Amino acid sequence: MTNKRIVLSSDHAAIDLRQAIAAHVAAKGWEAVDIGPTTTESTHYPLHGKAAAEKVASGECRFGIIVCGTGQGIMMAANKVDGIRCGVCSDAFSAKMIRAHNDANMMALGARVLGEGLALDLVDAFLETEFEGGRHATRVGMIEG
Ligand SMILES: O=C(CO)[C@H](O)[C@H](O)COP(=O)(O)O
Repeated sequence: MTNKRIVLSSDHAAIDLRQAIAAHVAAKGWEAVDIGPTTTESTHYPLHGKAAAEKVASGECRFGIIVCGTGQGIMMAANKVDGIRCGVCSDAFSAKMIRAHNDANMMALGARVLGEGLALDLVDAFLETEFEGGRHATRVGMIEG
């Protein structure tokens, strides 16, 4: 894979977890493109989900990992950007399957839901799983319309 950039963003609820994920993926050989924010001042997750999604949709980054309190709101914002397939994960099976069957290019996590250890395991499951193609490619194409 030539593009080894992963964009990371979050809202104020997930600064520490996002920074831990950035360090984790960098240690695994990815280039972490951490677009913040850097303070815990209250902010608006749609802004950060959209900003990360645009970097994936443009091809600047191969994957995006986005974090808010639950992962849900920032996932909804990311999925509004054309070409983005983002799922919220709280278990390793789902983190693998959104890659294997859904060719997800972004994953959302909830910093108020997950401990750091589990979150990093989910990141690994997501990044280490390849899309299976075949019948799943047909279905992913149907999502894109
Ligand atoms: O999880 C989230 C969105 O899905 C947000 O992180 C959460 O709504 C922020 O809440 P607050 O402003 O009370 O910190």
